[in-house]
Amino acid sequence: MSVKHAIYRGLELGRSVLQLGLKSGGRFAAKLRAERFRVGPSVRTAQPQAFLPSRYRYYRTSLKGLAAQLQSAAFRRRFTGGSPRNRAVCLAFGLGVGLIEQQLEDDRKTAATCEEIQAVFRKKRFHGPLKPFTSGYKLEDYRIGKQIGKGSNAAVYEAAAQFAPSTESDTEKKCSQVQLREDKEEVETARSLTCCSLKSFPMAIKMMWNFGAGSSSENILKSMSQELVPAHPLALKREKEQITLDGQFGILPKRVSAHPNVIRVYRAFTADVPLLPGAQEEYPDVLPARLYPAGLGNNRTLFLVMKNYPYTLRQYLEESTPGRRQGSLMMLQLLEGVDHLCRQGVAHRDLKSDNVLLEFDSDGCPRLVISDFGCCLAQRDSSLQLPFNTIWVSRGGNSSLMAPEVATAVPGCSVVIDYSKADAWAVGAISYEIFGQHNPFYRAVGLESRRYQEKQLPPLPSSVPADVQLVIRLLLRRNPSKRPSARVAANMLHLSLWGRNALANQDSTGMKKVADWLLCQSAMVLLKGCGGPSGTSVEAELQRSFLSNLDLEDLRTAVGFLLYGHQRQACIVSARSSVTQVLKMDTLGDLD
Ligand SMILES: Nc1ncnc2c1ncn2[C@@H]1O[C@H](COP(=O)(O)OP(=O)(O)OP(=O)(O)O)[C@@H](O)[C@H]1O
Repeated sequence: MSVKHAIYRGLELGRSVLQLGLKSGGRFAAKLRAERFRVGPSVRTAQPQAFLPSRYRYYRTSLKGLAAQLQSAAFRRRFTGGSPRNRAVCLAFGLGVGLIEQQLEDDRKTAATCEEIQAVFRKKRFHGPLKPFTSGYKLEDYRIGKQIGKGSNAAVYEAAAQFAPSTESDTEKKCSQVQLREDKEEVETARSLTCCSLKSFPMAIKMMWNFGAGSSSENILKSMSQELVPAHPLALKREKEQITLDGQFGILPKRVSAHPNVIRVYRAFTADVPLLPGAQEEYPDVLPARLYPAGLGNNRTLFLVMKNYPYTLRQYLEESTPGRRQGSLMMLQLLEGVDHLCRQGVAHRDLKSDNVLLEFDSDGCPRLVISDFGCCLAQRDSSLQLPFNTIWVSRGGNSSLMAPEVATAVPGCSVVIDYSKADAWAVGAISYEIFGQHNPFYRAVGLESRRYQEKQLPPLPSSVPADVQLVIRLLLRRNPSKRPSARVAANMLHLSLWGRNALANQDSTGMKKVADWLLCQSAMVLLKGCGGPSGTSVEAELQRSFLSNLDLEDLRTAVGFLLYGHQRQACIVSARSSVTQVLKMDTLGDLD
C-alpha cells in the first residue's frame, strides 16, 4: 500500500469513528436536554460537564481514552516505529478522533443555542384571532346571518354577538387594507363584498347535524367530542365542563393549545335546533320532526362558535394561483399546523382543501388555518398509534387523501396504525393544488394512495422552487420511515426561504453556520416583533413558530435532505453528469 493510500485509509477510519460519534451524539441529545433542564435554564451558569448525561460523559471519556492510547508510548512503538505507512495511518486516525472531539463540542454548542432560542420564543404564546369575550354560551346570544358552508355533518352560518354591537373593529381595518392591496378589479369586488359581510358577522356558527346522539347535552358532547379538540379552555360553560369531566358520561377529549394555523373554537354549547335560512330546502332530512315532519334529526344539537373566514383554501385556489413564494408560505403554514397537532398527540385525519380556511394578513398574504376536527384522532395518552383490530375502527375521513400506511392497513389482533406522518403526507398531496395543479389523488389524475408508485407522481411546473419540489416528493414517499415528519419538512422550507446562505458550503454534519444563522434570525424576529403590526404577519408567525420548535436533530435531518437535493440538482444541471450518476444519488436518497 502506498503512503497516499495509507493516509486515505487512515482518514476513512477516522471518518467512520466520527460518524459513529455523531450518531451516538444525536441519540444523547435528548438526554442532554433533559439533564440541562434539571441543572437550570441557563447554560452559562452551569459548568459544561455538569449537564452531560452519564452515558454521554462515558462516551466522551472513552473517546478521550482512545486518543490517549494513540499517544501512548506502547501504541506509538507498535504503529509508528514501523513503516511510513503505519505512521500515516496513525496520524490520520488521530486526526479523525480529534475531529470527533471538535464535532461534539460544536454539537453541544449548537444544541445549547437551539434550546436558548426555543426558550425565548416559547414564552411568547399565541392567543387566538378574536378578542376574548365573556358571554356567548346560548344560541340567543348571537345574531345569525346567511349560510356560508355545508359539509356532510354540519351547516355553517355567519354570526355576530348580540352582546357586542359591531364597531370599527380590527377585522374591518384588516379588510380595508386587503382591499387596497388587491389589484384585480373583479377580485376586488368579490372581496369587498366578503369583507362587508365579515364586518357585520365576524363569527361563524357551525350547527352539527344530530341523528343518533339523542337529545341530552352530555350524550351530544360525548358523541361529537372530537369537534372540541381545538376549543378554547373557556369554550364550554363551567358546569358543563364539570359534568363532562366528572360525570358518568366520560371525559372530554384532549384539547390543543392555540396556534396561528389551527382553528380556535371560542364557544361550544348545545341548544334546540332552530329553523335557519335554507334549512328546509337544503337539509330537510336532518331537521327534527318538529321543524320538518319527515326529518330524522334529534331535537337538540351542538353549536360551535369560531372566527368567520372569507374563504376555504379550495375556494381561494379556484380564483387565484399563488406565486412561488406565496405558495411556499402556504404549504409551510399547513406543515406548521400539522406539526403543532402532532406534538400535542393529535392527528387530523381529514385534511383537504375544504377543511383549510383562509384569510389575509395585513400584507395581503394568505393565512391558512386547519379546521374541522370531526374525524381527528386525539387519544388521552397523546399516542398517535391506533389499535386496528376490527373493521369498525374508523381510519379517518376522505379516503382519497389517506396516507398509504393508513389506506393499506388490514385489521388484525395486534395491528396498529401509526398516524404520526399521515397528515404530513396529505399536505404533500394538497401542495399540488396550491401550485395550480390537480391533486394527483383525485379523479382528474386518478392515482390511488393504496397502490401508487412514487415515479407515477406527476411532475410539478418548473416555476415551483426546486427545494419545494423536493419537499413535496419526500412527503409523498410511500414508506413513512423514509418520509420526513411535518417538522423536518417545515424546517426544510424555512431554511430554503430564509436560510439559503447558511447552507452554502455546508456539510450535513457541521452545523455551525446554521447555528449562526439561527442567532441572526432570532434577533431579526425579535426586533420585528417590537416594531408593531409586522409582528402579526404570516411571515413573522411562521418564523416564531420555527424558532420556538428548534431541535438540533430535526434541523440536521432537514439540512441533510436539502443538501442531498442540491447535489442532485447540480448533478442534473451539469452537462457532464451522466444519467447513472443521478440514478445513483436517487438510490442513496432512498436509503436515508
Ligand atoms: N369558521 C368558518 N368560517 C367560514 N366558513 C366556514 C367556517 N367553518 C366552516 N366553514 C364552511 O363550512 C363548510 C363546512 O364546514 P365543515 O367542513 O366544518 O363541516 P363538516 O360537515 O364537518 O364537513 P365534512 O363534510 O368535511 O365532514 C366548510 O367547507 C367551509 O366552507
